[in-house]
Amino acid sequence: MITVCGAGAFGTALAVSLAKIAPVTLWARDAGHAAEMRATRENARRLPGIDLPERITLTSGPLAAGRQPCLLAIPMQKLGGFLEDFAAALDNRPLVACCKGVDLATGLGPTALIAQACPGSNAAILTGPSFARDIALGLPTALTLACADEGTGKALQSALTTPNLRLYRTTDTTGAELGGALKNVIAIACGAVIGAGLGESARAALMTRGFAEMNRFARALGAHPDTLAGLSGFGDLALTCTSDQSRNYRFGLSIGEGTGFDPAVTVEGAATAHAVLARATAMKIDMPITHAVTALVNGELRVDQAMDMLLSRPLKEE
Ligand SMILES: NC(=O)C1=CN([C@@H]2O[C@H](COP(=O)(O)OP(=O)(O)OC[C@H]3O[C@@H](n4cnc5c(N)ncnc54)[C@H](OP(=O)(O)O)[C@@H]3O)[C@@H](O)[C@H]2O)C=CC1
Ligand SMILES: O=C(CO)COP(=O)(O)O
Repeated sequence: MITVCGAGAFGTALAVSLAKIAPVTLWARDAGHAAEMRATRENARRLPGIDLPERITLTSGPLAAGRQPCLLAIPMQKLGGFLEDFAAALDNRPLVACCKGVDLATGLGPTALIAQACPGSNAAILTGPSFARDIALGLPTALTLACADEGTGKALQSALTTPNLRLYRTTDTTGAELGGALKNVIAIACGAVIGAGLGESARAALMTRGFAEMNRFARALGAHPDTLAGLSGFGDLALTCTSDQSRNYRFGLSIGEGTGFDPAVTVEGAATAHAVLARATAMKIDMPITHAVTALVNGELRVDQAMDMLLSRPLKEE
């Protein structure tokens, strides 16, 4: 039995794919939402049009303790509160974060937050290029499963691989989670330049220099460069910066176009940009694109001004 906490688009998609290999419990925070999904066998609020197999049990309320893996598909800025509320039931089992970002309140990534709240658990992260709908439709997907404890990582890799979800393994949790967090910031920048009509060449420049910036920050925090070059870094950057299925990219588009954006949509890159910039400033790491994105999100700069700021920096070696 695998438990997935968080009945958003991603948690639901993972539950649908995992149900091909094991019984799954999908936990929603709202009892009404769980009841609705139980009755209709569909998550109409977050992932409409996808049938929920009978092998998925829909629950809400208290979580049962246990030894089986639990996936946490909770938005990054809500993960700390969720862990506080449910630490007793979650501790002492493998916990797999399925979120992308850096916690604004603490500056920590998902596995560090888990380790703090549930010290008896082996924290892992599942991340990489995948849109929830693709996974739920059974389309081929490859992700990174990172766990500092190699034995737990191997067990999770084999327990969570499904016919359409191929997992690669690493012990570099820092690299895996920073790749997923930082690519969202760059995706906002890419959406903004496309929305403002600044062209595909500008997007390619941002993706490339964004990747350099991701590497600079992640390596300073101890990540392995190979991890950043893999699915959770380069792979997810390529997907998120080029597809309007991405909410971060669409948020950037709305900034560039000067149109509104629904604040209820999960956009992890905005808070992450602020958290990363604070850490980078303290550590004297140069993060010009992240800096520009925070200024855009705060409404302090327009896209053309942000681009001028990036283009007029002192010339340097690549
Ligand atoms: N969607 C995608 O394609 C992918 C998403 N991800 C990552 O997955 C994570 C979740 O995103 P996604 O599922 O898409 O987001 P959604 O916006 O679809 O859903 C968010 C879910 O989190 C729940 N939630 C919100 N606040 C809390 C809380 N305080 N406690 C418990 N549950 C809460 C929401 O509940 P409610 O409905 O009641 O508000 C909802 O079920 C993000 O970090 C994202 O980056 C990763 C890869 C792909
Ligand atoms: O992380 C994702 C794809 O890998 C989903 O991206 P968004 O959160 O921008 O929709």
